[in-house]
Amino acid sequence: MNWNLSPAAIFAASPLVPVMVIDDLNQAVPMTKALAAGGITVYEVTLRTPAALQAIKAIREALPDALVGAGTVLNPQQYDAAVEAGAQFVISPGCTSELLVHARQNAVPLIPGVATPSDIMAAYSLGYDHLKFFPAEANGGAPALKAISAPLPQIRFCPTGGISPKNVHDYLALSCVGTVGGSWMLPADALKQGDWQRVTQLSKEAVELVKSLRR
Ligand SMILES: O=C(O)C(=O)C[C@H](O)[C@H](O)COP(=O)(O)O
Repeated sequence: MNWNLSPAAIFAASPLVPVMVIDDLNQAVPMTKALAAGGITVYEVTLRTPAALQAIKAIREALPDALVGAGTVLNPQQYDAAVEAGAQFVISPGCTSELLVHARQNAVPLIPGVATPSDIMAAYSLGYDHLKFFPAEANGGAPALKAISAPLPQIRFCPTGGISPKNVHDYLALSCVGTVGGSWMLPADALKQGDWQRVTQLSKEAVELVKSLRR
């Protein structure tokens, strides 16, 4: 890999990565600032909405110190578009060989999604050792990740999908978990109302909780 940033550095930068779905471009910067005010420093903007690429660009411009990634990247074309928009890392829900091969040849790191030992083996054989375990809870949660990772102790994971303050401790108790992803600090009703204070408060609580569990 000849990446300009290591996935290890991304995992180390924050024990928590908020998963952002931005419907309204005007919300991109206030939403990120609300997360930042709660102590969050790394962001995943999912390419699930038409506003996502412009949102990444706007966030990079408004918060130059933020580490901003693109999520829900499904193919090389979306990888390139995300990088063009300013994404500093890329996350995918799965691990097609097309995407794995493409990202290896480029400068921006990819954290591919895996759900099975075969996925992990496919990604690892191409040099990927920082992976997203997705969808974490639906795949059996922390017990499943513990079992899956046992024969592959060199891999670090970012479990995502169904993680909340209720179960995050189960994941952070595992040595294979480097960071966790989730959207619980961005509840739909708060976003609808533009209630940024609530987002900041939930972010603060999330950061405190995750840091206390990582100690
Ligand atoms: O679209 C992607 O590539 C994703 O990353 C999916 C997200 O990881 C989950 O949607 C977040 O899960 P929740 O925290 O349960 O909301």
